[in-house]
Amino acid sequence: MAALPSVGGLRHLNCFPWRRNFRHERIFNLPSSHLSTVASLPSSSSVSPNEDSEEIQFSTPPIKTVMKTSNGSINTAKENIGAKNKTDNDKKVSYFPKRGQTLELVCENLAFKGKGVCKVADTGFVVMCDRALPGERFIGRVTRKKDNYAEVTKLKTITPHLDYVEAPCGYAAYCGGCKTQNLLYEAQIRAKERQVRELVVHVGKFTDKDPEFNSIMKPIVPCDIQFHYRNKMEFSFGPKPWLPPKLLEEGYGDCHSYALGLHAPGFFDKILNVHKCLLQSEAANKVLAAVQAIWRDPGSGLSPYDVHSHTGFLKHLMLRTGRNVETGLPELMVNFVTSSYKLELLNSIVEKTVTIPEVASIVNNVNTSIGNTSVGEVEYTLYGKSTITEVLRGLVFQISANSFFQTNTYQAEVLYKLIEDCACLRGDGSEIVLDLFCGTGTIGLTLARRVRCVYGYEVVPQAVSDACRNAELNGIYNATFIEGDLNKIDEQFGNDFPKPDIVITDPNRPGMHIKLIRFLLKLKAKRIIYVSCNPATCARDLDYLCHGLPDQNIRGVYKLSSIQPVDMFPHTPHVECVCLLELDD
Ligand SMILES: C[S@@+](CC[C@H](N)C(=O)[O-])C[C@H]1O[C@@H](n2cnc3c(N)ncnc32)[C@H](O)[C@@H]1O
Repeated sequence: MAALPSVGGLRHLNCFPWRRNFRHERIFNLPSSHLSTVASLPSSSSVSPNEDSEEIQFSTPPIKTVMKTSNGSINTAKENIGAKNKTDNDKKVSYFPKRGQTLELVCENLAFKGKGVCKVADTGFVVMCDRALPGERFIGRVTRKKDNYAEVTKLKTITPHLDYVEAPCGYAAYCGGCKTQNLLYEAQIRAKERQVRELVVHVGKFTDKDPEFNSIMKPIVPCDIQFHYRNKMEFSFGPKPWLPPKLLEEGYGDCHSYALGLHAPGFFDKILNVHKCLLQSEAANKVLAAVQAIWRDPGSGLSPYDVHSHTGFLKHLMLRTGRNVETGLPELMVNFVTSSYKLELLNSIVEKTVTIPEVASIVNNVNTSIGNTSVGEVEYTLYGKSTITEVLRGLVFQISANSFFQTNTYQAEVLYKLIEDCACLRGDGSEIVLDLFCGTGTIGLTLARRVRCVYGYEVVPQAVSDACRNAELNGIYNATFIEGDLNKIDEQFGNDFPKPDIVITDPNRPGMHIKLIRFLLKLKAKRIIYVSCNPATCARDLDYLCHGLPDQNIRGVYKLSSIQPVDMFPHTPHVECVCLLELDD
């Protein structure tokens, strides 16, 4: 095992030859034709730390739409549009609902960020609505106009969606985390599977008319555990609790003066007070409740950080749940992110927290910047260990406060088994594996004992050192982890490792940079296993790897052998995919 290169105990990003001469290139846009991608703001929900930026709208048959006119009467859409005898495309161009206009709509499907996709009758015009669910008929008001679609806010449900269930969590209707808790789980995964399929066809440009397509596109793997599956949650502190206007109008003021909880969907500065989250472990809920009970005590001297005035002390409470390797019981890391180092202020809250038996580590990340991230410039261990452990596919991993680790450990076992199946190892230990975007090295390390060697690339220095430590902890000595930015590779990239038999690539939401795609097309490894948390950018990259970039005279050299959607995050819009690409020779 080795980390390359190490300079005076620190690895410097710019000491890599392949990072020289970097020119910023625009990361590609998705096609905007038949199935168009529309930009959206990054989510500020604390539940999804890697939230990014794509939403997809689907082209599905038009539905009957009724619009309310300014005098309050309801007319059919056709009358208002007056575009009966134009072609579909002309109609789309000529029709645009007005801001404030009300529409009667039926939700047809869920888009990438869980927004309901609807179409205005006869026009094909796409309207997106947060928290509208497939089959639901509702009245929506146009709130935002984008280039080629509009957003509406749901005013009233006329008939509920087809698979309505009571949401077990009282916060589900408002919090940014679980958007689909009141959709039957089977319907949630059906919608995710359909979403992946449509993206692969429309963005990836693979034809579903091909009889082979159905064997390539595998049915989604559901998650057997639909609650308490998250091993990491980040709650934010704020000066004022947020409640949706509807509840405020109904007189539901929050009796608390400060807020500790999750962000209102789309807002970095509005925090919904949360005392319990059904996605995290019971032990983590004990800690949350304990902190909620004590931190507002006027005698404690604690104050929440205000993102506008940049005053106050407590920024975030991050809770990570791992497993004690000896006992198999949960062990917890509590991470207080603060704006300054004032240990004495944390004393009372730490004293209370350590009484919870599962707590194995309490750390303090001090982040003095005005930004709202949870990674501190300095980290102090206030109690117990500085890391917690977790077991994945028989290996032990040490997790520090800021390292990436798959957030659903249970389903990560399933995911990694699927990756291993795709690797189709010969069994003679001869393969060379390149693990791109390797995080703490988990994928490569779970394969390492059965291959010749693993090379992992990762941009976060702490994740690289965790990967090295994890290799050592598990007695693995054929894995090399290299720190570097895969968006900034140059012609030298590839000189530091032998030609791999298998490339595993697991980028975060923006997908792979075009430079990396070009590199992979030149490298021509036998297999690429593309693991993705964003089916839109994944479909785009599959298109490039299989069909090439004709405008740049680059030929695609892979054939798509399988796409396996996996539900890692029930009740959220997220869907993971494991795709196998084989060299097409
Ligand atoms: C989805 S995670 C996958 C981690 C790992 N494969 C796993 O399963 O635990 C993506 C990883 O890519 C890293 N990353 C993001 N952008 C990167 C870049 N430009 N170059 C290298 N690594 C990057 C992130 O820090 C993160 O660890």
